[in-house]
Amino acid sequence: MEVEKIETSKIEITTTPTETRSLESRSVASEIELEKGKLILLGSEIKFELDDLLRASAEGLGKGNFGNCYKAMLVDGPTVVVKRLRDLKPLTNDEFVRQVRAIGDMKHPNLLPILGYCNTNDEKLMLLKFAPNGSLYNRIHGGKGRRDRIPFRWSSRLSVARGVARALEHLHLNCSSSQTAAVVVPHGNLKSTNVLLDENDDVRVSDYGLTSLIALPIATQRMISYRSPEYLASKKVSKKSDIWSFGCLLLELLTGRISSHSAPPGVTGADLCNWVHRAVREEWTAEIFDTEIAVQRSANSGMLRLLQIAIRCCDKSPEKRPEVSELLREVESINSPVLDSEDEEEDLSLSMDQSRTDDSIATATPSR
Ligand SMILES: Nc1ncnc2c1ncn2[C@@H]1O[C@H](COP(=O)(O)OP(=O)(O)OP(=O)(O)O)[C@@H](O)[C@H]1O
Repeated sequence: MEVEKIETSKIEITTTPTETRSLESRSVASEIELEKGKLILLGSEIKFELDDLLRASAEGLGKGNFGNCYKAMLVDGPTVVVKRLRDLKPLTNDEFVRQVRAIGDMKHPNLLPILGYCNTNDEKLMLLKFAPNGSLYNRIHGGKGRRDRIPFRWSSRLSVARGVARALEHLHLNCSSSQTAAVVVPHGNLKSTNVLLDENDDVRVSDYGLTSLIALPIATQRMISYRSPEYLASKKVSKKSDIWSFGCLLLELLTGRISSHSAPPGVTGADLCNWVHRAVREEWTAEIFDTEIAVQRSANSGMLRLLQIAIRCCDKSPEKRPEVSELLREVESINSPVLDSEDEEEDLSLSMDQSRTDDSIATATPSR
């Protein structure tokens, strides 16, 4: 089937076959060549033309495992993210389009929407909504020990855990009925840099469904699910591998420590599953929690409950991990306490505490 024949409410902009256009950059020298390019916008949420995107100034957001991300600021238009994909499976153009559309159909308030895509022989791009409040990774670890850090309180962490669990439930319940049915692990790369926060600090999980696009040898090297105990032991992944990734994410959220599974290049992380198991075994559980939330005493029982859920998710044996719906029910049943004044006072003094530097967090190998 030809790309052009797919029936949809789309805006399709095609350059002439000989035309070569580039996405200009003011701050980061990055150029994306779009030869014979087609930009296809999905849905009606945003409307702009290829020329608008080409004129936008681009800023590099980071070098991911599967390509670079650029923030493109359109003149008099929205800010969007362009994700340049590489190391894809050898898909035909039609297969690529079908897979991207299937991923785009997975709509949910806690999933980052795919706004469109560009599919040429030379370039495969995904156009994503920009999340202005950055990633969960930055929210947990950024500016630790600095005076201007805004404390990341328990109620906000709990609402992130809920948002991610809702997104995961949606992916797990819907992936089998979509074109991505062949995908055994619906997210595959759940980690704190792929949990984004929108302008209201609501969770927007990104990079879901990429296992349907990325070549398997690359996926096994770079995706979180392929670091799960079952993959290491038997080279098998499943939906339960996402549950394990979610457990690791919860441990990062609770401990405030960088997980080795999701540490960006050049940053040392810790094996949080092992560390937390040891802490529980040796009964120093109180030391597990990030000091920024541990001071919120009225929330301690909720933290312990979330910790128990995280530990079950990280069980070495996939069968012992909860199903996603059970998991969501449990996370949602944890009450968010009203912050009392004692907590607030302690939080304030904690935010002024200079003892925890960025360096100590960057090398966050738990030691005891
Ligand atoms: N839509 C977005 N809005 C805001 N920031 C984003 C958006 N998409 C990605 N980012 C940020 O850009 C950076 C690069 O993202 P990218 O997804 O390419 O790599 P990654 O998440 O670090 O690793 P991986 O490729 O394994 O997902 C990350 O810090 C990510 O949080």
